[in-house]
Amino acid sequence: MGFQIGFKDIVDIFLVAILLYQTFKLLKRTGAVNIFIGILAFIICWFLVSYVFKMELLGGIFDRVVSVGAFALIVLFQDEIRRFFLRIGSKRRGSIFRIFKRFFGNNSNEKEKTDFVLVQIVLACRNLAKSSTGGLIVLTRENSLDFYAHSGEQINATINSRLIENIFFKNSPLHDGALIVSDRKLKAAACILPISKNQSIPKRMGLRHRAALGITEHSDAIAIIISEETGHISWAINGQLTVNVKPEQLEHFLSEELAH
Ligand SMILES: Nc1ncnc2c1ncn2[C@@H]1O[C@H](COP(=O)(O)OP(=O)(O)OP(=O)(O)O)[C@@H](O)[C@H]1O
Repeated sequence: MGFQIGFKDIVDIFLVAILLYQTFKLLKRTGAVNIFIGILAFIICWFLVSYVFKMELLGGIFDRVVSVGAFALIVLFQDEIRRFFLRIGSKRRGSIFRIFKRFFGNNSNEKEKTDFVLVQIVLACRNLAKSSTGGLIVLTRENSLDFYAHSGEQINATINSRLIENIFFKNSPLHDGALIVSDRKLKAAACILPISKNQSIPKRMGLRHRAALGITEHSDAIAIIISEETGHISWAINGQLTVNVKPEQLEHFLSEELAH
């Protein structure tokens, strides 16, 4: 029995390779990559046992396992699947309107407003870092963070550096948890974020950094962390952490990422 490989099969293999690579990348970010490698190893064993060596007894057991595999995968990857659908489902409506506005709206006015907001946020971060006051600020982009905002106290206030510093002041009732910024407003404080399970985060980093990473794994938001322990400013985006940045670097990064 010989194999015949045509153009369609090559495209097929190519698409599967891309799919596997993207899945691997996604799982690597969330720390579930070892499970993925385990599943791949199992599939290779199953293929060898059932189709190459044709071992009937062991092959029969493996076949049974594979037949319930879809359910097992749903259980194993429930967090990742939930995150995937949440991310798709929480895309804000009106994106086309926003793109239209970006091209035809009053851009300089919009830019001025965004710049003002960024300056206030960076100023607050600078002052919090100076006084080693812990803080966690999440900036909403396309994905709605309403679900997380509702876990905290609703503020809906105009952004102002003093107000941000006040929120994170140690004796303030709102200092624990994250501050969520959305539509150029301080939307909610003391919000509870999902904690990242990424195992490559240094052990010295605690829940504040893990919560920042967690929200950026679940959404396209940007999280800024001010460490109470070191006074360092860090940012997280797409499940990646950049630590100990200067306020000027933060301002540059934010204005690049939130340009529109
Ligand atoms: N799930 C969560 N969502 C939002 N904020 C959280 C969450 N869990 C913990 N935090 C915040 O993190 C604080 C605890 O920070 P912890 O010392 O564990 O973190 P850290 O990363 O080591 O930060 P630091 O360098 O500031 O000490 C809590 O007081 C709370 O404000």
